[in-house]
Amino acid sequence: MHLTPLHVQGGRPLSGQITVQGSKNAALPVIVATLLTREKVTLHGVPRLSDVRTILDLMAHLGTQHTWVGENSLELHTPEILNTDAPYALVSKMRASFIVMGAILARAGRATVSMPGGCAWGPRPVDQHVKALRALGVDVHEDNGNFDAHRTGSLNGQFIFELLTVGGTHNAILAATLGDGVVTLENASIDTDVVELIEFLNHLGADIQGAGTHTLTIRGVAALRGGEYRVIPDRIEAGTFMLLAAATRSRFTVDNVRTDHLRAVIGKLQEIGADVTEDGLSVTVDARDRDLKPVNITTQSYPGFPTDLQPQMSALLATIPGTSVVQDPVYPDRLTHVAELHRMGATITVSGYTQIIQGGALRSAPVKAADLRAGAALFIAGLTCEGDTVIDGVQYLNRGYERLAERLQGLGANVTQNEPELVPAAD
Ligand SMILES: CC(=O)N[C@H]1[C@@H](OP(=O)(O)OP(=O)(O)OC[C@H]2O[C@@H](n3ccc(=O)[nH]c3=O)[C@H](O)[C@@H]2O)O[C@H](CO)[C@@H](O)[C@@H]1O
Ligand SMILES: C=C(OP(=O)(O)O)C(=O)O
Repeated sequence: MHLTPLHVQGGRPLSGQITVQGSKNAALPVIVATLLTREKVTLHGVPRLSDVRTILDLMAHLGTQHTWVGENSLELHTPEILNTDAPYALVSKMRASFIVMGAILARAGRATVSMPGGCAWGPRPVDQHVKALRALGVDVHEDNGNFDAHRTGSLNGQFIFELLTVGGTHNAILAATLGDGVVTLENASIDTDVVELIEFLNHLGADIQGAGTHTLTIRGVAALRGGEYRVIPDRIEAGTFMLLAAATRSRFTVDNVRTDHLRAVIGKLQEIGADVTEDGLSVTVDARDRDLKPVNITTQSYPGFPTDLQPQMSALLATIPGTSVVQDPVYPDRLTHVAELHRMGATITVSGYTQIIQGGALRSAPVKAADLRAGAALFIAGLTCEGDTVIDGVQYLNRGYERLAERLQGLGANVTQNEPELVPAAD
C-alpha cells in the first residue's frame, strides 16, 4: 500500500516524553507461538503495526481467530490447524513469517512454507533454520520454491548453530516444544526476543531451560495451556528515539524501556558525549549545548550494538563534526539509507560493510525509505534540519513504528502525514 509522504520540519530541539510501544520483534514470534496451543491466549503490549497485520493474515489462513480486545491487547485462538501451508504471497511480505514453519510442524506434524525472498538490503538465508530441523529429525525437502517439512515423531537430539541467528533459534524452539523428545541447541541466540519467546512458552507450560545462555534444553511437553502475557518494550524503538534526542541536540525522556536491553546504545551515546539518566522504566537523554564527538561502531548480535539501529546511528553521526566509522557485518548490505542521506548533504563513503562518515550539518530534501530502519534514519535526519524533508516510503515505517507522526508531535516535532490514520488498524 502506498501512503502519502511524511513531512518533517526540524532544526529545533524536542522536549517532553515519548512512550515506547511493545516490541515488534518480540511480539511476532510470541503471536506465532500461540499456534502451539488449542487454548485461548491474550497478549498485551502488541503494537498495531502492518507487520502484525501481516502475521495475523497468515495465521488466519492457518486457522487462528483473533480479536483485538483493547488498543494493544490481542486475543488469539487456534482450536485446529486448518492449513499446513504458508504461501509465498503471505511469507514474502515479511521474512519473520518463516518461523511459522516450526510452529505448524509442532502442532500438525507437517508444514509447507515458501522460501522467503530477498529483502531490500540483500540476501537473508535460512540455511540454519533448515539444518537445525534436519539435525533434530525432521525431513525437509525443497520443492518448487517451497520447503516441505515432515516429522514422524518427536524432535530429538542436538544442533550446534554455525552462527548466532535469532530467527533460526526461534524456529528450532517452536518445532521442539511439543512431543516427548529432548533437544539441545548449542550456540543458540541470547537475543532478548529469544528469551521472550522462551518465557512465553514456559508460561504456557513448556519446559525450556537456558534462556539467555547459548545452550538451550527443550524437553517436549504433551500440550500447552492458554494464558495471558505482556510483551516486552521495543528496544529498537527506544534506541531510535534515544538517537533522535542526540541528533536533534535535545533533552527528552523515553518511557517504557528496559534499560538492561539497551546497554550498548547507552554506552555509545555516552561515548558520543550525551548525558543519559536511567530511572526505572524511563531513560532521559540530554544532548543540549554539547560538543558531540564522532565514534566508531560495529554491529553485533545481542548484547552488542544492534544492526536494527545502524542506519539511525549513521544518521546521528552524519550530524557530528569529525570522522566516524560504522561497520555492519551482521547485514553487510544494509545501506539503503546512505544515498538518501547524501541527498540531505551527508558525506558518507562506503567500502564493503564500512561507512566512513564525515559529519556536519544536514539539509532538507525529498527522500525515500526503501526499508524500515532506513526510514527511521531519514526522520531522524529530517528532524535535525530546517525546511521540509519529505519522506516517501511511509509503508516501511508503518512496519515498525506505531502512530509515529502523532507520537513525535508529542515531543514538539513538526511531523505531518496526510493520511487520515498513519497506521492502518491491524485487524
Ligand atoms: C523479525 C525479526 O526479529 N527480525 C530481526 C532478526 O532477523 P533474523 O532472525 O532474520 O536475523 P538472524 O539473527 O537470523 O540473522 C543474523 C545473521 O545470520 C545470518 N543467517 C541467519 C539465518 C540463517 O539461516 N543463515 C544465516 O546466515 C543472517 O544473514 C545474518 O547475517 O534479527 C536480526 C538480527 O538481529 C534483526 O536485524 C531483525 O530485525
Ligand atoms: C529488519 C527488521 O525486521 P525484519 O527482520 O522483519 O525485516 C527490523 O525490525 O529492523
